[in-house]
Amino acid sequence: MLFSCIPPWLRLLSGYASRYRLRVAAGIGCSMAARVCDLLPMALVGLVINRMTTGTPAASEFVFYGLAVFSAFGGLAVFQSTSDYLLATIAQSIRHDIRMKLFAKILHIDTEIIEAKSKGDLLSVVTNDVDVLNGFFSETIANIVRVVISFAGTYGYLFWLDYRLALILAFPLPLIVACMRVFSHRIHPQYLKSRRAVGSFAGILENSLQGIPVLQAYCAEQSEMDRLKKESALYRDTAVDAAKTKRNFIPFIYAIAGISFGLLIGGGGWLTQLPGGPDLGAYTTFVLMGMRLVVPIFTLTFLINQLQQARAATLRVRELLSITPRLADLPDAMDLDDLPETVSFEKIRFHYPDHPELFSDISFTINKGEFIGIAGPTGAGKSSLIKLLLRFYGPSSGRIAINGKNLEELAAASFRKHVGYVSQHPFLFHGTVRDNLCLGSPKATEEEIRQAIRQAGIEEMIHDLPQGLHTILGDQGNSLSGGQKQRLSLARALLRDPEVLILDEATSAVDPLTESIIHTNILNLRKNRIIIAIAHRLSTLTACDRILVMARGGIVQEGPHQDLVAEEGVYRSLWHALQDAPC
Ligand SMILES: Nc1ncnc2c1ncn2[C@@H]1O[C@H](COP(=O)(O)OP(=O)(O)OP(=O)(O)O)[C@@H](O)[C@H]1O
Repeated sequence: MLFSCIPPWLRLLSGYASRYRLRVAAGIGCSMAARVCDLLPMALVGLVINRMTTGTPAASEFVFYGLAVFSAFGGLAVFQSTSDYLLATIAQSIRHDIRMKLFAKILHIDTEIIEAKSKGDLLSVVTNDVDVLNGFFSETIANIVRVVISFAGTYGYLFWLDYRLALILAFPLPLIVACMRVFSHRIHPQYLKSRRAVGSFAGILENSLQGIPVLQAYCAEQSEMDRLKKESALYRDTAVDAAKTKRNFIPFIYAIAGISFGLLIGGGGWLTQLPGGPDLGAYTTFVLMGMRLVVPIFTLTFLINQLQQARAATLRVRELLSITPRLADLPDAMDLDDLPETVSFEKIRFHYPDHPELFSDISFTINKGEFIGIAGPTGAGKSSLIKLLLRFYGPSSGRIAINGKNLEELAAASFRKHVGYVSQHPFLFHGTVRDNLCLGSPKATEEEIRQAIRQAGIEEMIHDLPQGLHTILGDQGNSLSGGQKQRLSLARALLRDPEVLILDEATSAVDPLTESIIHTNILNLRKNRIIIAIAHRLSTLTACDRILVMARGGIVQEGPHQDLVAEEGVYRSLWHALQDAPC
């Protein structure tokens, strides 16, 4: 019942905190104890004044009060530091947990969704928004405890001390509650907008950083600056709007606190003069503690700010976590028990989201031992066909079957572990050459690594690197040439010793001599494997058993190179265009 009253964003955060509930309870407990120790000296001041105005206290009583105040400060030091430490370490652990959960989610989201999202925005959720949540756990919780305990503790004690003065002090409080509601209502959408603006800015920044050489080459630095300036200004403006809302709220708080305190000093002082009114000690304690009561009221502005920022950040985290991958494994997904022997596309239709149909009816089968080429003009859909096979995207109708089993009913990893894939734009990770090679084969032996390097023709290249296999490649392997990157990616695929080898323009940036050596090596591997190679340089496909020729809409021709060259059609046109092309 109580749980259902908690807003969903707080429920999500409390779910993460529940793993550390004992430490959270200890942190909050210490914070409460610290607040008690903080307030104790002021209560003691009232007692001392009363003792002095009503008699002649002995020296030992002053020693007692002195020691009590000292102990209260000692307690404050111990409890406050313990509470800060506990809450800060819990916040770090929760930040780590949320980050890992987000990253795991991103790693398993459909390629289709990832390709449509801004990488910088994703990055900003995993870093900036999660950092805001770290602040929530390390500071906001402690502040809430501080405000609640200071307020409830102080007011409770004051009420017990003299209810008349307490009522005077509390008179304007309902106004504060009303103000808080208005403030919180106004500032939430501004913070949400501001968090989104951070994400959008990060998206453009990430994109610009990757394209700096292109920007420089095209002298487009200024236009890029303008684009970034626009996004940064949007972020600035939303943050300024939030600051304005806060500025408008603060005078109200000051006014209400002023009314409260003025009433206490004036009205309370007058009451103290009346017969049977509060004594001087109580009045002094009220004045001192009343100041302390005002502090939490001011802290409220800051607190609502923090809460609304955390709320906006949690909404973005929740948005990302709630993405349901369309192509995720079914709950009863089967494993592909046998090695892949046949790959069939059966009446496949496909379109990218919000795009016209790319394939209307594609059917073909590839058997073990076959080396299949895919050719066709740019944009015909060759790479898209492979993306379907790797289940990065799903067909709109028809089915892809591996050994007769529907790919969508299989656990994706049970098929992918048999695949070696060299994509059209090879991607290398920050790390050593060896790390990159062993990405899909962490248990590869030195001999296996050497063999893959040999087959991909990169022995000399690795030999020339300063630390050989242990040379660190920068971001995306930028220290290598395009052809070197391609061959390294090929070696990575070959190292898996895959039953299905997919080469999407895998050697397009390699010189013809090296390319022909690599292709001879690959041809020697065809036994017991399915090899699919996409190429524009048709000379690399001449040894294929069959070539599927694609044009927009589907497969328009199919057969070995000699037959395709002999017949009228797309393939012959492409072949002749290549032969006639000026060298
Ligand atoms: N993620 C995507 N979203 C929308 N459309 C896409 C996406 N990826 C590719 N396309 C479009 O699908 C069509 C086929 O692209 P694909 O990359 O499969 O062609 P291709 O035959 O491999 O081309 P190339 O020979 O130039 O590599 C193109 O018109 C392309 O613009």
